[in-house]
Amino acid sequence: MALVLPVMVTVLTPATSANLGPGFDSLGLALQLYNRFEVEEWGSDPDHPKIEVIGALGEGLSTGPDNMFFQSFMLLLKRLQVPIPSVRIRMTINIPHGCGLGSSATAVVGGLMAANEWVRALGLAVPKEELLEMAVEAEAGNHPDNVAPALLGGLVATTHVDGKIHAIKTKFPNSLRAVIFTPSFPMDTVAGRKLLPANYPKADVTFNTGRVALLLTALQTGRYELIGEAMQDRLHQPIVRHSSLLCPISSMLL
Ligand SMILES: Nc1ncnc2c1ncn2[C@@H]1O[C@H](COP(=O)(O)OP(=O)(O)OP(=O)(O)O)[C@@H](O)[C@H]1O
Ligand SMILES: N[C@@H](CCO)C(=O)O
Repeated sequence: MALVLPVMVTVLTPATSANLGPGFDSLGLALQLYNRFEVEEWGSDPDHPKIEVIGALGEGLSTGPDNMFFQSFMLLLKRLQVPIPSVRIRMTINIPHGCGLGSSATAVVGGLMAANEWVRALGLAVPKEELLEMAVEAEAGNHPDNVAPALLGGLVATTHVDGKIHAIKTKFPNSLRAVIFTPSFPMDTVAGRKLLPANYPKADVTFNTGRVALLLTALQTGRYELIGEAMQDRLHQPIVRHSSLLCPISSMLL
């Protein structure tokens, strides 16, 4: 029996909120808002995919070969030494980019997932742990707290241990809803990181470690009245709050 590669793969990847509360670089939550990526065989030039963007929120995203979804799609195929097919990609964009909702993570994870489904019939599909390692490499900054929940869904705790990424999905109560305030202008997260100090006072570190513990425990035990306090942070939110460069209205929200 001949193995047939799929004619079309569709992937939905969720928006994510990283740096959740006190969980700087470590806690991320998937949201029920999705970008949709469809890939199908088309044309005869593997180096130049036809990329269509649907939705006003996708304005400004590249439709050239440097498109992040396409780059991630190729990344896995190249690693598996599978020939790159000539494709058409349709991206339906429902998540604003550059606004802290993990738009690039949807493209990175979407591309890897689509490629993984593309090769599944060949018996070459790789486990999610491997996709996660590749997604973190592909996502600027090398932090897993957007790509891990984009890949696994739900609330995900992440960290590096001896160079290996650990990402554990934990239960998030169905009864809680996220309300997102996102600016109508882009925020530069790379510029924001440069404002962070190299060292922190011990009191700020223990403030955060205590609140990470409180947040996770409050979610697991139903002590929702503690969540407001447990979401407080001293490692990055105070910098955002005081930086008009990042978000002039954030001081009203945090
Ligand atoms: N949905 C998408 N599809 C393809 N490429 C994308 C998408 N979203 C972002 N990118 C690309 O990812 C890179 C980083 O974009 P950007 O800074 O807007 O990231 P972001 O993930 O939206 O930001 P944030 O970290 O604030 O959520 C840019 O090259 C951008 O074109
Ligand atoms: N923790 C990451 C989230 C974005 O991937 C950061 O602050 O850069």
